[in-house]
Amino acid sequence: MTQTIVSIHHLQKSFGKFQALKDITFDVNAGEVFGFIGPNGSGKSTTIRVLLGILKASGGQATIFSQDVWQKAVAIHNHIAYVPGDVYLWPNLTGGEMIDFLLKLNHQKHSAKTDELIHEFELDPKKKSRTYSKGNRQKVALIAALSTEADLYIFDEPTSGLDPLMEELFQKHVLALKRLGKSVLLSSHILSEVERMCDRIGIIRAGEIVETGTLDQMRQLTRNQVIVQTKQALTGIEALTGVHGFKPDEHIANKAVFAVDTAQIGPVMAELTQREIVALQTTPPTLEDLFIRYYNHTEGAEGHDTK
Ligand SMILES: Nc1ncnc2c1ncn2[C@@H]1O[C@H](COP(=O)(O)OP(=O)(O)OP(=O)(O)O)[C@@H](O)[C@H]1O
Repeated sequence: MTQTIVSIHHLQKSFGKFQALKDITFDVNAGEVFGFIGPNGSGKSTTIRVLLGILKASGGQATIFSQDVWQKAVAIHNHIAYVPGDVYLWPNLTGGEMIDFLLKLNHQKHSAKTDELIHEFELDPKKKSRTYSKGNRQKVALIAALSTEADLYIFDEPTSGLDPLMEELFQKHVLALKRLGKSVLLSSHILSEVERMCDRIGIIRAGEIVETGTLDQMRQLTRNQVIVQTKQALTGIEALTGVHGFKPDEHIANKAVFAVDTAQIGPVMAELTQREIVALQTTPPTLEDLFIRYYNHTEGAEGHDTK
C-alpha cells in the first residue's frame, strides 16, 4: 500500500484580503519525487511555508507523517530537510561554519558525506559567507540539506543561481535520495529538471492546483502539431474531439495545420487516413508545451483531470 508522507487537502491561505492559496490538494507518497510547478507568484513558496509551520493556514488541512503541520511543526522538523529558494546566511560565519550550524539546527552532525558534498559542489568552506555569490549561498543550504538524514526533503527552487554542472550534480543527489526510498517535494521552474526527476507533478496557478498526475498522464495532456494534406476535403476534422486551432491553408486545397491532444491522436489519424493522406507532418509534443499552456493565463486547463 502507498504510504502518504505529505497530505494537503483544500488548503487555503489569505494575507489580509488577498487569497494566496485558494484550493491546494495533493499528496506526496513515500519514495517519490513530487514536482510542484507554476508561474511566479502562484503560491508554491506559500504552500511550502505552511507545510513547514512558518505560516498558519486559513483553511483546509495539511499533514506530514500524518501529523498536523501547524500543531506538530517541531516534531515534524526532526525528520525533514529544507532548502529555500533564497538562502540567507550569517555574513561573518564561513561557509563551513554555516553548514555545521544548519546541521546542528536539524540535530545532525558534520559527516564524511558533508565533506564529500563540499568537495563535489566545489565550495570553499573557509570563505566568509558575505563573500559568497548567490550560487555559493545556495550550495551551502544544499550541502547541509543533502547531508541531513531525513525522511522528507523539501526543496523550494533549489537550483536558482546554480550553473548547469552544479544543477546536474543536485539532480544526481536527488535521484540517489529517491533510490534510498526518501520522499522529495521539489518546487521548480526548470522543466527539464522536473521531467528528469519527478514521478508525479502538481501544477499550481493563481493559488489553485490545476493538474496533478504522473509524467505519463501529463504527456497525455500534451498536443501534437499536425500539418496535413489529403486527397479528399478536410471537412469535419475541425470538429473532432481533441482538435484545436484548425487552420485551412489559404492557397492549397485540402491542406491544414492544427493541434491534436495526444490522447486523441489515434482517432484523428484514422479520420485523416479515410480522406487519403497525401502529405503529413507531425511534431511530437513536449511537456514544455503543456506547461507553457498552463503558465499562460489566457489558455490552459480545460477540464482535464488526471488524478
Ligand atoms: N507575507 C505575505 N504577505 C502578503 N502577500 C504575500 C506574502 N507572501 C506571499 N504573498 C503573495 O502570495 C502570492 C504567492 O506567493 P508565493 O511566494 O507563494 O509564490 P511562488 O509560486 O512561490 O512564486 P515564485 O515562483 O516567484 O517564487 C504572491 O502574490 C505573493 O505576492
